[in-house]
Amino acid sequence: MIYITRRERFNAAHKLYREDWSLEENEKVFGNCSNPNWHGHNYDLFVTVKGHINPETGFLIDLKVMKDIIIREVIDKLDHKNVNLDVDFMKGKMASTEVIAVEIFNILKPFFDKENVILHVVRLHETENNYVEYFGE
Ligand SMILES: Nc1nc2c(c(=O)[nH]1)N=C([C@H](O)[C@H](O)COP(=O)(O)OP(=O)(O)OP(=O)(O)O)CN2
Repeated sequence: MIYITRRERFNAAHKLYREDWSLEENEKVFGNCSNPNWHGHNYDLFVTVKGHINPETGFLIDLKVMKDIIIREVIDKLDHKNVNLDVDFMKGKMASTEVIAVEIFNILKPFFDKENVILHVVRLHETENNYVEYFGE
């Protein structure tokens, strides 16, 4: 079994708040991240698939294929967007790193799960210090 990872980046605005909570409640739970003024992050997205090497090509999967799928299905929908307002798959959801990572995993899974390849993990860095990993369970 071998693992291969592609990194892509996107820049997006968001805030962490609940419409059904008061400003004070949002501030208490989410702190600065609930500020009515949006803030943004340069996210780093790492997508890892696993499987067995094709003996003819020496590839698990062509990294150019990985890149194209991730950009088409995820990056184009998030880059330079407002996660709370502009991104269909985030409508009605909290714009936390955890929820974004889960949504990305669920979007990518059908594109990567082929006969010799399985999507292993989506790792999403929100800042230099914070990241989440979702393994699909
Ligand atoms: N469980 C989560 N907690 C927090 C999330 C999140 O997505 N999931 N997000 C945020 C904020 O979006 C915030 O922007 C993070 O900023 P901050 O904590 O300031 O991040 P830094 O790593 O840059 O800051 P440090 O100085 O290292 O603390 C908050 N919580």
